[in-house]
Amino acid sequence: MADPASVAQIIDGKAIAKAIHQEIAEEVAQLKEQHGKVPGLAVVIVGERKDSQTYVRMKRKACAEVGINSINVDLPENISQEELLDQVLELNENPDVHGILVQLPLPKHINEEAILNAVGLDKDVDGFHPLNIGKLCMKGREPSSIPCTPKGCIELLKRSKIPIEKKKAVVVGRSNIVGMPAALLLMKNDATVTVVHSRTPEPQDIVKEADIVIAAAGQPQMIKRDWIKPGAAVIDVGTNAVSDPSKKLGYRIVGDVDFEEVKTVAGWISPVPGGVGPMTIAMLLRNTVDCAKAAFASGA
Ligand SMILES: Nc1nc(=O)c2c([nH]1)NC[C@@H]1CN(c3ccc(C(=O)N[C@@H](CCC(=O)O)C(=O)O)cc3)C=[N+]21
Repeated sequence: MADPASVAQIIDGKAIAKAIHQEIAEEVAQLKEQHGKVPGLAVVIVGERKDSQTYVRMKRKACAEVGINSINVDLPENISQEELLDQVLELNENPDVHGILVQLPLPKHINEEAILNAVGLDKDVDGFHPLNIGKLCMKGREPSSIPCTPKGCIELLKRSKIPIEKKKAVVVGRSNIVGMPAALLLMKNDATVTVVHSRTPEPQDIVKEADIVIAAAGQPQMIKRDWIKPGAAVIDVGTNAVSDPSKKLGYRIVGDVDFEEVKTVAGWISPVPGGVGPMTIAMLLRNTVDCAKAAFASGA
């Protein structure tokens, strides 16, 4: 039985991300010395969604902090599919651009799949190109980039010295950008993986077996104390805005995990904010530097 007074170790994603930023800044400085140039990341945003603008601002600021050249491409909401495609193709050809991030979601009239398909494989720092996702699914194949959020989850586990090999992992959610790749990465790291989702009967019974839980369902605070095996590691990917009149903005961000409840039973838990979110950005910088290194090595 769990000690009712026990409290999980908090996984400080903000501090871990900061340490990674430091490592990356050193690598960028080295690259500059060796090659006379720095990695470049094109951050493309279409339209004026407030949340997207906030995330994009954070990404561009993080680039600046570590010495990555951020190429800002701000496009109007009413841009045509063809014009956006041309912009991406132009960035593919630009030798100063080593990574291209097209902020999602795109406006409804744009075919998202066609745009993600157009991002050059070698510059796909989001890891969203179908060929990179295909390689992620296959043994013995290496995608040029791995999606940032699930990669950040694995990095949180590894840097917290939480063992993955031979453990039972349960992923809650099956999205293309988090749940599915998170399950594949856990499997690659020799966990035994189960995915539960909105059509799974009694998901709590399955989650309760897990040594590692990755919560990526997009449901505010759905994972409660009695879902969690005592001592389990819980990584919360949720970023749900819930109304809170006491806040300046009228809302606050909560995860998919009921933090206050679950921290009394889990062994480790990542908070929201301050957990996976900052790691997503750190992994974007990581992928950008890795793409630039590959480009520099090939003589570009
Ligand atoms: N092409 C593409 N790539 C993405 O990686 C991508 C995207 N589109 N669209 C939207 C989602 C969302 N996302 C987040 C990044 C950082 C935080 C983050 O740092 N959050 C802070 C809190 C920020 C706040 O206070 O609002 C934290 O959790 O501590 C959250 C969410 C990247 N996404």
